[in-house]
Amino acid sequence: MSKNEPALTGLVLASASPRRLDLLRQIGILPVAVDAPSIDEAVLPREQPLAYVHRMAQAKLDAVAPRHAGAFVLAADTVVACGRRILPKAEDAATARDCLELLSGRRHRVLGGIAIAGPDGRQAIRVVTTQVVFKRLSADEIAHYVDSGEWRGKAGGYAVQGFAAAFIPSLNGSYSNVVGLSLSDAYAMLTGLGFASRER
Ligand SMILES: Cc1cn([C@H]2C[C@H](O)[C@@H](COP(=O)(O)OP(=O)(O)OP(=O)(O)O)O2)c(=O)[nH]c1=O
Repeated sequence: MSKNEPALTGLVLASASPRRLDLLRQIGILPVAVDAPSIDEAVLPREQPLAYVHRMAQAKLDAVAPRHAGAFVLAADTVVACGRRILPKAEDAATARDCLELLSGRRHRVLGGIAIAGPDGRQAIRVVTTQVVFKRLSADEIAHYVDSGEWRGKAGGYAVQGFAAAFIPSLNGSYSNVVGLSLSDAYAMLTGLGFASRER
């Protein structure tokens, strides 16, 4: 929305991610509140990435929606998956390094779960997949990237919106999904629940 300031809306963002707030703002949606969920994010034994991200998005919505009757509530979860393996959210340098070594020279998937509740109690949920290719990383490139700290709090130990873009020769699917929320999917789901006409 370049011409107008974002409109205040009746949307509650059930996520602590500043990326998701920025992404929504990009399409003119300014949530009236941010209410971050606190849930157990442990992966169940033998749980597949798609099932996990679906379960997380629903669990985040279930944790927050009851506190905001009459509002739209949007929850999301992002994971990086390599084969059947779910990579951790990097909170320390060793984890970030392990992720980058695994992703180097390979294709992986970023799965984004989106769960939305409408004011009338209807809900929508979907999982969006983006394929991402990493070039082969040298030891120097990995060391430099780990030093940058850009991986902190990011699924899979990288942020496509930062320097890691230099490592990604191709990406197939939604770019905003990799950053944390597929805007085309979130928009379609919100409008499907009746959001756009009244709230924007
Ligand atoms: C792969 C990738 C992930 N990420 C971020 C998006 C998410 O914020 C984060 C994945 O963690 P999530 O658990 O999806 O979200 P969160 O912990 O930030 O917030 P909340 O649980 O409250 O909803 O990784 C990027 O910013 N860039 C990327 O390229």
